[in-house]
Amino acid sequence: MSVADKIIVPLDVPTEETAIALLDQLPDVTFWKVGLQLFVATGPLILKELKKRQKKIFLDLKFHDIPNTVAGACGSACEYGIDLMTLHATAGKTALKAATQAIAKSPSSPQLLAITLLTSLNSRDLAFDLKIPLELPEYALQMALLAKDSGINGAVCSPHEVAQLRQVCGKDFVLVCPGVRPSWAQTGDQRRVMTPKQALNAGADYLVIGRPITMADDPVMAWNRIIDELRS
Ligand SMILES: O=C(O)c1cc(=O)[nH]c(=O)n1[C@@H]1O[C@H](COP(=O)(O)O)[C@@H](O)[C@H]1O
Repeated sequence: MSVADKIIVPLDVPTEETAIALLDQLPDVTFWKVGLQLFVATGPLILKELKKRQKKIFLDLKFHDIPNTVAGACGSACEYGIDLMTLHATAGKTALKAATQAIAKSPSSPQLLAITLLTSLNSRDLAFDLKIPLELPEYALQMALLAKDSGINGAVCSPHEVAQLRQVCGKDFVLVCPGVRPSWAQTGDQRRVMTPKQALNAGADYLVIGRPITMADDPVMAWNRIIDELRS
């Protein structure tokens, strides 16, 4: 797999037109993510467009509900012929297993990823706001293990935890890292960040890099700069 194929670019934009403009502008991107903002706005239309262009699709709706609802949502999402999808590990073991079973029943089988701890949260948030009495790396690891034991294919974690998750969960567990920022980009609301090169070296299978590319004055130049830095 080339380095470019390991970068997933989120279409975090408000309308189908803006999304299509980005697809036209960045033909070298092979893997796109559709998240809550665009899916709520366009529904499956944007997924059809991506299929038409033979792109890989990460449908990131981060399901978090009771087992019956999560399983139903996963089953419905399979109809779109997507490659990756997300749910929260904190939905619990029964919901994670129900999701796995729903996917197994469907003719197309996307890989399911569990969110361990959002990359916008830091240790302080975990301890003081969420009242979780574990160190952050330990908490992320426990969420990944819960997902793995429930039959989930992989996890979303920050680059800070990816080396440990790789070591404990093994080479076949798919690890996807958002919270990735080139040294020249702003971090925005991300709290646990590393550069693309650091994140891949630490063991990530895929990186999710959004605003440093999509909100750049020149998205093509930003994309090329990231690829060059990764190849150098
Ligand atoms: O599931 C995700 O993709 C995700 C999980 C997470 O913990 N943090 C996180 O930022 N994301 C998503 O990754 C993308 C990051 O975008 P940028 O911060 O613009 O690079 C957004 O679409 C987020 O919804």
